[in-house]
Amino acid sequence: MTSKQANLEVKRIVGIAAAGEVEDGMVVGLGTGSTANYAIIRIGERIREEEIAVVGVPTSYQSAIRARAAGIRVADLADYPELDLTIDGADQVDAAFNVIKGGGAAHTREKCVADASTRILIVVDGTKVTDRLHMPVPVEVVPYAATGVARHIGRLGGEAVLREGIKKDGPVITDNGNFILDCAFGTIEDPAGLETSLNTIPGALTSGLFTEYAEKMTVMVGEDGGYRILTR
Ligand SMILES: O=C[C@H](O)[C@H](O)[C@H](O)COP(=O)(O)O
Repeated sequence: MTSKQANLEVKRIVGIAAAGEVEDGMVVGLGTGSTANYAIIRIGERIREEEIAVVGVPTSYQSAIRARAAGIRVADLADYPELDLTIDGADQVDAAFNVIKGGGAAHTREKCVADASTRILIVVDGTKVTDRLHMPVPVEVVPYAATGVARHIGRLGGEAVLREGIKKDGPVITDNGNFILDCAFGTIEDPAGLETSLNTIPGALTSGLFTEYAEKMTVMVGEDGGYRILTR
């Protein structure tokens, strides 16, 4: 097995475990990415096997497509402004449960859904757990303001790089029609303060820093053929 296959297997195991937390009658936020996808598939299987009623609120076109394919009834956040549970992946999680998301450019809708949820299950492999956040923070920006936002990021001590596509020439366009700036700050000493600063930049829609949800968050870390619950 290659290391990539092994990593996907860890994501599969923890994604399936998270889907086990879904109960009959729940409205569930469906995160985006390779780990959340495994949870979506398993929720669909449970709906068929156990005849439970579950409504899914997707966080992206990807999770909406996956959810429909899995047989999950899909609804909008506008239909269900309060959710019982959200299952989502992350790119980095620190010891205080501050999180960086948006590796797949989905963090704006993910943050809206996380905010609306009573509980959040974050599902990650062990490589994403760190003492201090240090990876670049994705910031979704209105295209008109991208240059100005990048200058603000510089004043905050960061370096912003416009994310460009792998299978598309030019900038990545989010599900909301915007650009992504990946903003490197080195080790982030004050995640909550940085999130607040990023929130005040004109034209910056949402940063991938999630610092306000630790109280309602459970972090499941896949490893060694199983998973563990991270403690703060
Ligand atoms: O924008 C994408 C999301 O925040 C993902 O949940 C995050 O990037 C983790 O993705 P994956 O589970 O594929 O590693």
